[in-house]
Amino acid sequence: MVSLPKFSTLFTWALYLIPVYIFVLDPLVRGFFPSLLAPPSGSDDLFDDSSAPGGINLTDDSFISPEDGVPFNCPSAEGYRVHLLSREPLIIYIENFISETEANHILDMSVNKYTPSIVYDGQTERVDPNKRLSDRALLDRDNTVRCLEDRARAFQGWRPDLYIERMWAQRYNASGHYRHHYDWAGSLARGGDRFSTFMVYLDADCEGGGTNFPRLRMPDGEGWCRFLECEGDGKGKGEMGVTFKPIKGNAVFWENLRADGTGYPETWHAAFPVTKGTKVGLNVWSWYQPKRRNRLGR
Ligand SMILES: O=C(O)CCC(=O)C(=O)O
Ligand SMILES: [Fe+2]
Repeated sequence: MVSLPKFSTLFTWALYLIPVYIFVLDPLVRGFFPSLLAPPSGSDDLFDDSSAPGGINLTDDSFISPEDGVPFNCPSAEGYRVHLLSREPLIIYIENFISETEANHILDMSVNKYTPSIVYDGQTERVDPNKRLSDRALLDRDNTVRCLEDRARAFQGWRPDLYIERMWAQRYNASGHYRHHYDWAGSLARGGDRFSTFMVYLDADCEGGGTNFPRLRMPDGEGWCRFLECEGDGKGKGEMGVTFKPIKGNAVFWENLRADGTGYPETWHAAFPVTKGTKVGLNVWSWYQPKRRNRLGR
C-alpha cells in the first residue's frame, strides 16, 4: 500500500523549495518574462500600453561603440549640474550636460542624414507613425561624439561591462511623438540589455514634446518646476506622472535595470507630441553585457 509522506517530511521539502524559488525560479521568470511583473499603467496615460518594449535588435552588436583607442580631445571644463529626482530607480536631471557649441555641432552634422525612425517588436523593424513619428540620424563618431561617450561613461563611474551604444539624433516636427515604451528589453538572459538612458535635448525650439513618465510621482520642491511641467495639466506634488520639459543642453538620466538585471516598470516613458516647432533629442544608451569581453576576446 502507498503510504502518504509525513507532515514533517512535507514541511522539510517546502523549506527546500523557498531558496529554489528565490534563487532560480524568480530570476528566470524576471529574465524571460519581464512584462509579467510590470504593473498596469496608470489611467492618466495619454497613450495606450500596447507598444512592445525595447526597440533593440540583438542580431548583431554593431550598435555598440567599441573602445577602439582612437584619440580624442575634450573641453577641459564640463559645466553640468545635477539634481536627484529618484534613488530607486536612479533618475538624475542634468543641467547643461552638453554645451551649446556641442549641441549645434551635432545638429549640423546630422541635418542631411535623417530617415524615418523605426520600432522593433522583437521580430521585425518597421516604420510605425502611430507608435513613433520622428526622424533619426546615426552620428559619426567624431571628436564631439567621442567626448560625449566619455562623459557618459565617467558619469556612471566607468562601470565595468557597460558599453555606450552608437548615438542617434531624433528629430520631432509638429505632431512627432514616441508612445510609451521601455528602453530596456528584458534581454539580459540572452546576453545583454540597455542599462541606462541619457535623454539629451539638442534643440527645443518647440511647444509640447515633453518626456513623460506616468509611473513616477511629482516631487516636492518648487525648484523642479524649472524642469518639469507643474501646471496646465493640473499636476500637483505627490501626484502620479512626471513630464520633463525639453530644454536645450539639458538631459534626463535614468537607470533601466535593477541590480538583478530586471527592468524597472517605473521607467515606462514617452515623448509627448510636439505641437509646434521642432525638437531634436539625442539618445545616449549604455548597454550592459557582462560576457562580451570574454566572448570576443577583447
Ligand atoms: O524624446 C523623448 O522625449 C524621449 C525619446 C525616447 O524615449 C526614445 O527615443 O527612446
Ligand atoms: Fe525611450
